[in-house]
Amino acid sequence: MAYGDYQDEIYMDGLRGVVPRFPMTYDELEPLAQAAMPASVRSYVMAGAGDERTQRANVTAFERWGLVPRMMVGATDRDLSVDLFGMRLPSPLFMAPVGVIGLCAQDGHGDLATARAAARTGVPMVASTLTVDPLEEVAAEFGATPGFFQLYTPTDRELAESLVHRAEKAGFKGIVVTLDTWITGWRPRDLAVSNFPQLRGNCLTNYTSDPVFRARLARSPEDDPAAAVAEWVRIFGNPLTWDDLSWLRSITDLPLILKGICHPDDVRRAKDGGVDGIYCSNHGGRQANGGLPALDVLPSVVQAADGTPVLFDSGVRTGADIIKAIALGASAVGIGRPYAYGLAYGGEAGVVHVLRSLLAEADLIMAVDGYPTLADLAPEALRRLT
Ligand SMILES: Cc1cc2nc3c(=O)[nH]c(=O)nc-3n(C[C@H](O)[C@H](O)[C@H](O)COP(=O)(O)O)c2cc1C
Ligand SMILES: CC(C)CC(=O)C(=O)O
Repeated sequence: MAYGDYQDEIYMDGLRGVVPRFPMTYDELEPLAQAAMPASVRSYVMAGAGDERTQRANVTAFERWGLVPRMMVGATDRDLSVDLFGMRLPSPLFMAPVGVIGLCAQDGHGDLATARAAARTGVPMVASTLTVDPLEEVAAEFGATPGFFQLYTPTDRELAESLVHRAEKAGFKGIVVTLDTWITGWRPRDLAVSNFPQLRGNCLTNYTSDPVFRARLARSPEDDPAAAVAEWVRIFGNPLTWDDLSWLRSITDLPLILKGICHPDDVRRAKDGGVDGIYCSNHGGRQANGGLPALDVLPSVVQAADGTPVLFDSGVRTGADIIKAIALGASAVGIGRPYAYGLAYGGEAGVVHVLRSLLAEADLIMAVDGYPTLADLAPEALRRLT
């Protein structure tokens, strides 16, 4: 089945008098999802760093590129599949790690709903260290879709190793180490409601369920939750340096991917350290304001990666954005807020709708514009507007 068939399904439903349950664009979904969320979760998901210029620029950067259509290539069958770390994925789309995503669902189990949406669509989920349900339970919902585990590397190395080994045992297929969030950026929306203390208690599950973490506490997290939170705060932020890379590389044989890389020299150092993938992202503009849009640094990252897969996120809102990122050299393209909002508005079905809509749009653009495979989306397919 082609991804574009989702369009036919919606039209056929219309003929039967069934109106679409979900908004058809990100711009419509965003305010509806925000209205459906409790205030603290809403400000947390919406939050960008500073006055959020970089967050907005991530999105508008895509408008400066335009696709050039090609005719009479007979793009009746499209192939959106990609090879990534030895796996054949049906499309380049993936769900970026969103910590505490569990809380975006009405029942508080949004991690499980997202994992089920991954199983239903074949779109991989990168599960954050900060899942609300334990990583083992999240992985159990992936079905045949590969999942990735995102590591916030605690200062306690033994705990970091324990988290990674649990992820391996649970069946995750790669480890994504996030480098840009050892400290949280200046986020006025969260500061205005003193948000993080409210959320902290919900992002400890993978720590309180870990034998190494538990062994560090004088009393169990059940008996003394405040001490567990204090210990989490103490060990969470780890300003990793390149000297730590050989240790990170040594603790897993799974594909190792570094998230937050935006500079070509950092790409080269990562490659020298033996990573399998580079993840170009500015954390959706949540960490440092004043930065370049992530899309604008993607080409130099791809060039330096020189064949090493480059995952990309930050600002992707449409199927056209996916196509543009691929044409600029991304191997796989991630979304954060779009699926978080799909979850908040419509639970698992909302996530599935967001993923299927993005893929349908991407597929139909490839059909109309005459690019039957992702390999056809060479940089010449795009033109930069002046
Ligand atoms: C609410 C929220 C929580 C996030 N939590 C994490 C996280 O736990 N780990 C991580 O590496 N990135 C995290 N991110 C960043 C995303 O992985 C991704 O880089 C970003 O959302 C992409 O930008 P977009 O939201 O514009 O699609 C989070 C993003 C959001 C919106
Ligand atoms: C608790 C935060 C550090 C999770 C995160 O990565 C984010 O909010 O962007």
